[in-house]
Amino acid sequence: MTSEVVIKTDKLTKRFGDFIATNEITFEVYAGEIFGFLGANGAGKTTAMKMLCGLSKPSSGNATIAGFDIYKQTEEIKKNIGYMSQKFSLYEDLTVIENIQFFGGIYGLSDKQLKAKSIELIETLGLQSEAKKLVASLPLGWKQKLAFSVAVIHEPKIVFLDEPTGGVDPIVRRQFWDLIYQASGRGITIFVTTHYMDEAEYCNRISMMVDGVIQALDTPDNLKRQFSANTMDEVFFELARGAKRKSD
Ligand SMILES: Nc1ncnc2c1ncn2[C@@H]1O[C@H](COP(=O)(O)OP(=O)(O)OP(=O)(O)O)[C@@H](O)[C@H]1O
Repeated sequence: MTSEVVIKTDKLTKRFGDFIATNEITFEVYAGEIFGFLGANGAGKTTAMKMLCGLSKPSSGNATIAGFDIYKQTEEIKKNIGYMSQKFSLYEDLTVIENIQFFGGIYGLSDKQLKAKSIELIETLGLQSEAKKLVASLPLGWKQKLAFSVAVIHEPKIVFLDEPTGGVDPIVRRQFWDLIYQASGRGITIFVTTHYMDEAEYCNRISMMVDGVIQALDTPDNLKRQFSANTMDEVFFELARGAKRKSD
């Protein structure tokens, strides 16, 4: 992790009519940092992430991603980020290798780079005997690891992960986090939302959002101290119990 700021927001706000989904959020994220973006259901995490990825225009406030302005430079932002979500990641009806080549192509890799990366990635993940199988046939944990590897195939400055490990057990999640640590070690910044508090413990810093507002932002240890809690679960409960919003 370095002191280079790669995400900077200033009072970033998104309104839907009279409803304020994300309310004046201000924070900075550093290069190579693993930044956990936590909050109860409906807190406004996905809304904020969409703005940061250049997919949705803010109502007010400012932000830069890898130094690019989220109002005026969305194309540059898209070239410098990777994105993975629980809802959309891979094509189930394509094989492992076809997915790697498809997304590598979208992310702008040349044919030569694609060939080298495909071999490297399949080897690193130990997917040699699955390379020509349909992604639909893989266990969920493998799909998630593959989806993450594909999201960073172009070595972006930042990767956004929206609940990347939903539905798998803590051991499989831990294996996924090994990949996150490796990427962070290469200087890729990780911006991750999760509902799992074991994962929150793995982050360098965490922001906790409640009803559209960032209520706390610090390292897991400092947050536990601040809330006199033994676990991140307790911190989360303390903050989220006042939440008024419910899940959709
Ligand atoms: N297009 C939209 N129009 C109106 N309201 C919206 C829209 N998108 C999101 N919202 C509302 O904004 C609030 C924040 O939603 P968001 O999906 O950002 O929450 P979240 O923190 O990602 O929640 P979850 O953990 O359940 O995914 C919710 O109350 C949601 O209903």
